[in-house]
Amino acid sequence: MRSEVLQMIEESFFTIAKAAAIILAGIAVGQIIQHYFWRRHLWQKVRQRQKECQKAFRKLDDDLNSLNFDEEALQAICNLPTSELQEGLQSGKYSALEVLAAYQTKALQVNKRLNCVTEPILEAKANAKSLDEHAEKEGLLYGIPVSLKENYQLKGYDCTMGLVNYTGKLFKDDAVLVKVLRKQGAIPFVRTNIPQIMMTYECSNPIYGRTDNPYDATRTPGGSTGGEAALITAGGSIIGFGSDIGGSIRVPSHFCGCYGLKTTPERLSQKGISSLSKGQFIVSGSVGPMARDLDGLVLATKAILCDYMYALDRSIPPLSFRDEIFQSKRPLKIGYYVNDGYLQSVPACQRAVMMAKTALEAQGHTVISFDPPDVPRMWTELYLKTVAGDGGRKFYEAIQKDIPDRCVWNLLFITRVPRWLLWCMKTIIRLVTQDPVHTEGLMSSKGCRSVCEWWQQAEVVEAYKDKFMKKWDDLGLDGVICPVFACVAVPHGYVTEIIGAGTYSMLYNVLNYPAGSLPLTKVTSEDVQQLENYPNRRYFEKNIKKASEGSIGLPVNVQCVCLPFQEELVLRVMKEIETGLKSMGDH
Ligand SMILES: CCCCCC/C=C\CCCCCCCC(=O)NCCO
Repeated sequence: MRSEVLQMIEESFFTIAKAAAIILAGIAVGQIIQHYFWRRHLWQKVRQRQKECQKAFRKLDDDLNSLNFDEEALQAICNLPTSELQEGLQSGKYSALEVLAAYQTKALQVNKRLNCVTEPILEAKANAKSLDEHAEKEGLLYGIPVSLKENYQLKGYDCTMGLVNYTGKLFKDDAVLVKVLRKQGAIPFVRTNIPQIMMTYECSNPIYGRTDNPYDATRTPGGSTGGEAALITAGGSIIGFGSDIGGSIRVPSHFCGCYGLKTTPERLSQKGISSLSKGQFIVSGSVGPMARDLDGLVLATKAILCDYMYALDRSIPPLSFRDEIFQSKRPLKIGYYVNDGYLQSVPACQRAVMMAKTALEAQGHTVISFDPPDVPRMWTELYLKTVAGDGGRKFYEAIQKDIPDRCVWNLLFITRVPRWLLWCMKTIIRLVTQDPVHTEGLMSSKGCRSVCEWWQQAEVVEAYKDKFMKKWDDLGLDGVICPVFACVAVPHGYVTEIIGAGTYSMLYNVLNYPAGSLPLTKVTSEDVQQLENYPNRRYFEKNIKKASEGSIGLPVNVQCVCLPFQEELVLRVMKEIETGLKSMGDH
C-alpha cells in the first residue's frame, strides 16, 4: 500500500515536472521567436530610416548640381571666418542661398569621410530663398547656416537619440532654440550624429553608424555632440548647437579641436531638446553653441540670449548678453590646475593649461594654483549616483527594447548586474583595477534606493556646491582654467576604459557652472615622450597612457570656467587667452 502511494507521488511528480519543463521550454522558445521577430522589425525600421536619409542626401546632391555654382567660390565662402561671413551676408556681398550651397556642398564632402551628418534639412533652401527675397537683413545670424545635434526637435523630423524605437515619431514643432535661431536669421541645414542614448563620449548608433575623428579615423570625435564637433572642425559647418550633462559639448570640442560653450542649465531654454534625463534636476543637462572660431561662439551666444527666447520660454531669466562683461578690461584673478586629484591629465593637456596661464599673465591677469575639493567623491557619490539615480533604469529600458550599440554595452551591463552581485564582486574589481574610486563609481551607478535617499542626494550635492563656492570665493577668483579631459581623443570603442578621465568636465555639471572648451595646441612628440612619467598603476591610468600612444598631432583644448550665469565672462577669459597667445606669437 505504502509503495503504491509512493509510486503515485513519484508519477505525479514526474508528470508535473514534465509539464513544467514543457511549459518553460515553450515560454523560452516563444521568447526567442518573439525576440527574433522584434529584432527583425527593428532592423526593418533601421533600413527604412536609412533609405529616407539616403533619399534626402541624393535630393540635396541633385539640387546642388543643378545650381551650377562655381566650386572655388563656394570653397572660398567656407574658408571665411565668422565675422567676415556675417559682414558679407549683411552687406549683400553673398546671398543666403550661395552661402547655404557652399556649406551644403562642404558638409556632403565632409560627411563622406567622417559620417557626421545624420540627414540634411531640405527646407533650408526655401528658408535661404525667402531671406534673399526680403530687403531687410534682420537678425544677428542673418543667412548663416547652422548645424544641429540630432536631439534638437524640428517640425516634421524625429529625434531618435540613436534609438530605433524613436524613428518615425515626427515632432509637430521646432525646439524653442531652433525658433530663436530662425528668428535671428540663421538657417538650420543639417542634423548631426550622436551616440545611442547620448551618455558616453563616443559617437555611434545602429541607425546612423559611427562618426570618425577628423584628425584620425581610428579615433572617436567624442560625444555626445560628436557629429557637430567633427563637422565643424572639418569645415562643413561654421556654427552648431549641442547639449551637455557630463561634457558632451566640451569633450568633443576638445577631441576634434573646435570651440564649445556649455551654458548654465537655466540660462537657455531646453524646451524641445530630447534627452532621457528629463526630470532629473539635481545634475541638470545644458545646451550651448559650438563654433569654428571664437567670434562664432560669441555671436551664437549673443544671438540666442534675446527677448524672443524669453517670450517663448517664460521660465528662463531674461538676462540678455552683457557686452560690458565681455568687453571689460578689469584685471582678472584666475585659478588653474592640471591634476584634479583623481586622474592626472596627460602632458599635452597640462602643457595647454600652462600655455593658457602664460597667455593670461601676458594680458596682465593674475593666475594662481587652485585645487578643486574632493573630486573622486564628487564623481562617485555626487555625479554618478545622480545621473544614474534610478539605477540606470531609464537608460536600460530604452536600450534593452532596442538594438544596443557597442558604445553602450558596458553601460547596459552595469545597469543589469544586480546591486548585491556587484557588492560581492567589489574586492575582485578593486584588486583588478587597483582603484577604490572606480569600484565606488560602479556601486554608485546603481543609484538611490528610495525617495528619501534621493532627497538626501540633493542635499549632499548642494553642500558640495557650497563648499566649492566658498573655496572659490575665499581665493577671490573670477574664473578657473583646467583640462577638459584627462587625455586627448581615444581610439573608437575605448571610452569606457578611460571614463574616469571625464571628471574634469563632469565637475562643472555637478556645480552648474558655465564652461568653455578652447582649442589651444596639438600633441607634440615631446608630449608623447613625457608620457613615460605618467602614472601607470591604476586601471584608468594604464589605459589613458596606452590610448595616448600615437596621439601626435591631435588637438588639445583648455576648459575655462566661471560662476553660474557668467557666460560672458567665460567668453572673455577665452578671448583673453587667445589674444595673449597671439601677442606672444603662439596662435
Ligand atoms: C566606474 C564606472 C562607472 C560607469 C558608469 C557610467 C555612467 C555614466 C557615465 C557618464 C558619462 C557622461 C557622458 C556625457 C554625457 C552628456 O553630456 N550627454 C549630453 C546629453 O544631452
